[in-house]
Amino acid sequence: MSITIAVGSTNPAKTSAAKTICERAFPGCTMAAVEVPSGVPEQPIGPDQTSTGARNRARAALAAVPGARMSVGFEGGVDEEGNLINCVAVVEAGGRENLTWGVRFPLPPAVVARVLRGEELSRVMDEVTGRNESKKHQGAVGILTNGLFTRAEMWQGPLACALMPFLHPELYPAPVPG
Ligand SMILES: O=P(O)(O)OP(=O)(O)OP(=O)(O)OC[C@H]1O[C@@H](n2cnc3c(O)ncnc32)[C@H](O)[C@@H]1O
Repeated sequence: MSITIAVGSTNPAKTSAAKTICERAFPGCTMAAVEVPSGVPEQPIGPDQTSTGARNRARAALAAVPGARMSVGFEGGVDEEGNLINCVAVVEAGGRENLTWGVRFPLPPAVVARVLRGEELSRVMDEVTGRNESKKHQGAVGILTNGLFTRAEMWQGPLACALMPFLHPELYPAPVPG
């Protein structure tokens, strides 16, 4: 039976990663991308806001897509040390949730200074590199690696790892509900 998997974003750097991994993990699945609130600032600062955003997006996407069996939330943030951090949440209709982290790398100091003063990372990256909406394309990771590793590729690893308990429920006993 084909399952529906909701994704809490329409950003192509996220939806393409979700499609690539989920279609391999659950052949024949249907993907549904929906814009949902993250419940955290547009530019999350620190791991708590970043993981909360990922979890909120996954929960909201599951609720927004009728019949969805599972959902995915991706959230990027900047930590106080000036690293870009990336969190993935997967939520199952039964209530089981899992959270994983993607790559964490230092952003250029001049970019960090502006973000920690309140600017949004993607706007600063676009301005500094003369691009438009880079967060939907290469992302900071793609720009800073000269395309060796794009934002869509970057999300694939942590999403695959976030699926581990759902692919191996016999090895990951579910928490007792409530
Ligand atoms: O459409 P949505 O799903 O909201 O995608 P987003 O890229 O705007 O949202 P995120 O929650 O993933 O990231 C929060 C902010 O962090 C910034 N950001 C995160 N990762 C980035 C990256 O790789 N490149 C550029 N900006 C990034 C960007 O400013 C985002 O608005």
